[in-house]
Amino acid sequence: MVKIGIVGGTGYTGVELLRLLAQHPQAEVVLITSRSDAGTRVEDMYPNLRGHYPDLLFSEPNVERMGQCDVVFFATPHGVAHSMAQALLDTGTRVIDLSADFRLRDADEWAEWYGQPHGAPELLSEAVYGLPELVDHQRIQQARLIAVPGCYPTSVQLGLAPLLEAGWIHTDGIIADCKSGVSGAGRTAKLGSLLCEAGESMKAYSVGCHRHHPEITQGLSDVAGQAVGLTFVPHLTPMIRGIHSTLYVRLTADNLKRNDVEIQQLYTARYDKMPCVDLMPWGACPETRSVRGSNLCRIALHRPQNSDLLVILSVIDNLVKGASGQAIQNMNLMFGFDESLGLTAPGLMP
Ligand SMILES: NC(=O)C1=CN([C@@H]2O[C@H](COP(=O)(O)OP(=O)(O)OC[C@H]3O[C@@H](n4cnc5c(N)ncnc54)[C@H](OP(=O)(O)O)[C@@H]3O)[C@@H](O)[C@H]2O)C=CC1
Ligand SMILES: CC(=O)N[C@@H](CCC(=O)OP(=O)(O)O)C(=O)O
Repeated sequence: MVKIGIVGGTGYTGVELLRLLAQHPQAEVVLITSRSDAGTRVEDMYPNLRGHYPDLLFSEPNVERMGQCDVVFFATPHGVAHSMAQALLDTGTRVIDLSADFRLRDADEWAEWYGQPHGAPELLSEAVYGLPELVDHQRIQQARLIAVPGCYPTSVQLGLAPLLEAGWIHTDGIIADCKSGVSGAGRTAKLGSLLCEAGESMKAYSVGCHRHHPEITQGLSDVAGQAVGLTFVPHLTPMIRGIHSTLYVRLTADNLKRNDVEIQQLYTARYDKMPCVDLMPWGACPETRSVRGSNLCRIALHRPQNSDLLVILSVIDNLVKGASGQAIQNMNLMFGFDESLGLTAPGLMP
């Protein structure tokens, strides 16, 4: 059994880790932290977990105790993993960070987007970006420190990677029009997350200046082998979970002759035997509710009016494939298990 610690257990990604790990045959959660709820029983705070963690209480973060775990997940705000990761790695404990602390390779770029100096630049060179469908599994297996991708970056990169890798589309003028549920904003009380503010309404936010922009372009440029030009517009929608990304790209002149079957085949081959990507039939419209609670990214391809424009639809559950499920997928690879062990439950319909 893998002995697991979780820092930041009272947030939405923390409780989602607990929900998923409760069904994992090789996982034992031995420690979970919260400063404000230290001493509270996990099952008292989250009744959905009753019977699964009878002896687990939230405790104050303590690096010495965390260092007795095989792996520690950070489900904390940005900057927290910076302050504890090195000490944990020194004890031999591996770290899987759900925050953005180690996602950008450049410490100055991170400081610019996150508004604070990078707290552990010396660890950046060894951090592995944990998007298992696009990263060499051997790198994840050997990693001591995993940076779990953000939710929007997961859906956008998985939707675009095959076409960019193949070089079939223009690398500039890419548009990612993305919609998120409100749980993406976390559990901490915020005016914009109130039912009366977010319900029965939809709005764009951080247009052209969202902190996921550099993360997405870093990943897309890696797969394209050159810089990409991206317009990314996130929207808040009145649902609890889910991300729906509508991606617009243009075929290059050399590839205009490609037909629907060839383009679909490109994706089929790229995601062959990848259990956490589900490619739907050409022209389908995936629904966020179909991946609710599951670790799947569901993708479908369209070519309206048979022009040079392709539309790719990519949906995930922000808390699962966009955070905690993907974190466990990485843990599975790190500890030599099947990558989807404990993660095969289908989505919740309706
Ligand atoms: N929500 C989502 O859809 C996604 C979130 N993420 C990222 O995952 C991380 C967690 O997100 P989410 O669960 O929504 O966050 P929440 O705000 O809901 O929860 C944060 C947790 O971190 C703990 N915490 C806060 N400050 C500290 C600190 N200084 N030291 C130790 N623990 C601390 C809190 O407990 P306490 O203060 O009691 O210690 C709480 O348990 C964030 O970085 C987020 O950006 C990534 C992808 C998707
Ligand atoms: C709806 C909403 O507010 N979503 C969050 C993104 C989700 C998130 O937590 O971002 P990280 O993965 O980088 O941590 C936002 O736009 O800031």
